[in-house]
Amino acid sequence: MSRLVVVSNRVAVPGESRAGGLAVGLEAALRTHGGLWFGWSGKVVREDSGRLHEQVEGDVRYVTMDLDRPDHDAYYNGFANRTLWPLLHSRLDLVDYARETRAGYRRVNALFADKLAPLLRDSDVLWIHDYHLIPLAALLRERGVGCRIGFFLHVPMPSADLVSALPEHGRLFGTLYAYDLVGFQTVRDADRFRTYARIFGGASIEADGTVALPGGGRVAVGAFPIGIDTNRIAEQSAAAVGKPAVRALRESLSGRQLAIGVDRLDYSKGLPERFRAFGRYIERHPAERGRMTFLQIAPVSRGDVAEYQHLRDQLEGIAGHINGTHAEPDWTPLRYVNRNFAHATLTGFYRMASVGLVTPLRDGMNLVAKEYVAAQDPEDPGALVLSMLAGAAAELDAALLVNPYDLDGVADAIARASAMPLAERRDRWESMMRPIRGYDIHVWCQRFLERLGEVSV
Ligand SMILES: O=P(O)(O)OC[C@H]1O[C@H](O[C@H]2O[C@H](CO)[C@@H](O)[C@H](O)[C@H]2O)[C@H](O)[C@@H](O)[C@@H]1O
Ligand SMILES: O=c1ccn([C@@H]2O[C@H](COP(=O)(O)OP(=O)(O)O)[C@@H](O)[C@H]2O)c(=O)[nH]1
Repeated sequence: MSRLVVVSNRVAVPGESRAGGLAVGLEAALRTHGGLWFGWSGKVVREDSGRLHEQVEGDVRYVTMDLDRPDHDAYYNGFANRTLWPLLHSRLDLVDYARETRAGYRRVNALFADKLAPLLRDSDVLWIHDYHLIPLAALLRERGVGCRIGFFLHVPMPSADLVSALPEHGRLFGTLYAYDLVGFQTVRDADRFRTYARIFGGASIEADGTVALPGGGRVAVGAFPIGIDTNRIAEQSAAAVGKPAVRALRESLSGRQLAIGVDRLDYSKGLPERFRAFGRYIERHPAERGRMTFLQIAPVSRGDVAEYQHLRDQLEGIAGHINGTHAEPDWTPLRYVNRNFAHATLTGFYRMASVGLVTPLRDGMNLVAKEYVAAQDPEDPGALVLSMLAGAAAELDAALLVNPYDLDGVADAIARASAMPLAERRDRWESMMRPIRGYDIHVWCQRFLERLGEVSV
């Protein structure tokens, strides 16, 4: 059997817990498969990017690479998170383009290729992840790497018109044609990529969706919605009831209902809109006043990037305003916590919450939506309010789907979720659990790798 080599910017090395769906998902996939996981070490060093660290646990070998400050600033804080991230989340207003950071992104991708190429064998199957590493396959091919290479984009693929706003977009997005298989979260993302390849790459699309390029190259394309470790989350959440943090939260509620949101502090997650919608819920449903507490967990993310600092300031203002306007001496409507929690604790929080609030403005998938559902008590499940603009909405259409920009609509969905009869909650929960059980993280991994194995190279 071929060895699996996974490459991603973020690596969940043993002992490190960091929020982010990619790391959570790949950790589960590699635990079952074994293989090599290569990526950034998470360390920014004084000088000389490229020092490698190695660690082995079970069947997984982790090789990670340090980056120095200029490389990290240009590649991660710069081009990846100030240019590509907003572009791919349809926030052209936030795109900051600079030739310097673009050069840094390419330089760091070339460094990944230099360090990784010697570790590879022709019999390996290589799986590269996300927008940080789009050109990596092309750079590895230049270094003589001949194994099968697949790519998975965890974030949305926007329309060709939007992508074309990026200067010299073809030089970057054209490197996707160096992969044998390119995977997306949803059918619509995959279709948008095909349209892009048709318009800007002169490609034709074959009956099975493969992109055929004028020069003779072919790229298989598919939708592989990422899943969660469903059984593990269900077990963890049932066991979490006795955890001190979970018990303390329950006691602090004094019998009130809990609504929960869990997101990295990121502008794509629609947190200002969600906070305002919760304020609107209190105003539009006065009879419910004081019956629900909303807990928003939002660990700080990409804190060196200006837009993220601004968001943090903005949220502090809105949270203060909502509590200042609506709180009572014995009720704080909104609890806003900037801490990262261990997965096992989070699942206990999810299970306690009768309402899950997942309202991103744009999201590749959103694993929290699936985790919230999987963590529920099947006898008395909570209700999920879910943005129709999250990738997860394609599978979880039995959630209360909302447009996150429609604050009154979100407010009314919160009221409906909190009053939903048990029979309806059970029906909706069963419907949502079908794809969550049937297409879990193991199936996701298996389907992608099967497809990559079938592609003729
Ligand atoms: O690595 P960070 O900069 O700290 O950010 C965390 C991750 O955020 C993004 O996650 C995406 O992947 C999830 C799993 O497929 C998906 O559910 C979510 O919608 C995406 O936003 C990012 O794409 C990852 O690369 C980051 O590691
Ligand atoms: O305090 C926290 C907050 C989030 N997460 C995890 O981070 C992931 C977030 O993934 P999602 O796909 O929802 O969004 P992303 O952050 O990747 O954009 C989920 O598995 C969460 O359980 C966590 O472990 N601790």
